[in-house]
Amino acid sequence: MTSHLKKVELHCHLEGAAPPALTEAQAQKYNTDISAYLRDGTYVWHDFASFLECYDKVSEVYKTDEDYALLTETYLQELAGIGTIYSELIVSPDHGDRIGLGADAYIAGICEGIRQAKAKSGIEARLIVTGERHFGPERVIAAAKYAAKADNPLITGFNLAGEERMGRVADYAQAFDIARDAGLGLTIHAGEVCGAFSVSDALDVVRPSRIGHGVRAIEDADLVRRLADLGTVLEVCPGSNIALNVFPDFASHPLRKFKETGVRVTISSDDPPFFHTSLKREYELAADAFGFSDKEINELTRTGIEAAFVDEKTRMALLALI
Ligand SMILES: Nc1ncnc2[nH]cnc12
Ligand SMILES: [Zn+2]
Repeated sequence: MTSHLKKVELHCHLEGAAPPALTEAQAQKYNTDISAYLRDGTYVWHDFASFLECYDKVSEVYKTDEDYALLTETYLQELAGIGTIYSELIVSPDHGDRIGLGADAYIAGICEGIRQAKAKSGIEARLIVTGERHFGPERVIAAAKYAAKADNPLITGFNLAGEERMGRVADYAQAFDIARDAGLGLTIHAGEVCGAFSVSDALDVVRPSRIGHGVRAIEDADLVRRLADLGTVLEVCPGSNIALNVFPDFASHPLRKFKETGVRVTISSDDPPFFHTSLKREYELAADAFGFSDKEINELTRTGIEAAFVDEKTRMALLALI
């Protein structure tokens, strides 16, 4: 039982959080056939590449700033309902561009959803702009430039998501240089689909304060020590890792091992309905599958706030709630 615990989420892709029923309603509204990607209330994919394709396709039924406001508010209110006090949403201006909405209206809709949710429940949220690796380095640089110039107090971080097997981190270094120079917090998907080398590359090239997943660092003991020494925070998404078969089961998942070896870890849901999970379930798993006590779970949550891409006043206010 973790319903009494306050919760924080640092790693959730906004379109990846779209409830199937809402996506279905959107598809009907725009008379779009997405039955190849969403059937009987379930997103249809069978491996990482087909998951990314499904994600990109179903995102296309969110077409206006109002659609994005609704999606954002719906997800944040779901989080608030389970005691979540802070959420970082990974958003991709490329998705706004791909549907012809444009990045500005895409972000404006999302920010409206954040405002509505905050007014109703008090939940605090920030945005991490992401480049999508499978759209290529030029698009990722464009996303970084967009984030750097946005001058939007809700955009506080930059990320690299998408097909980890495409290129090496060095190909995307310029994008991270742009984001770093703009003062954005840096995190990067690494060590999810690819092995420990991907996490080493990320540390060498990006020097991020956090890594999305990073779990395959467990394959290299020296790298685990390096993560612990650097204090790099891993945004661990156990349900996602099992759904994508990064590990065969929770018993072989390294979350507890990381914590015990001094690596700073947090828990998140990644793309909850795609992976048949939710932040509520991730917290339940922390207790039931990983055997963490309430005190240990609160440490994960506290680490999340310490690593959040927020101003210090907000961080202190959030810490006071734990
Ligand atoms: N788990 C994941 N890994 C990489 N890119 C993603 N985009 C959405 N979910 C993702
Ligand atoms: Zn992710």
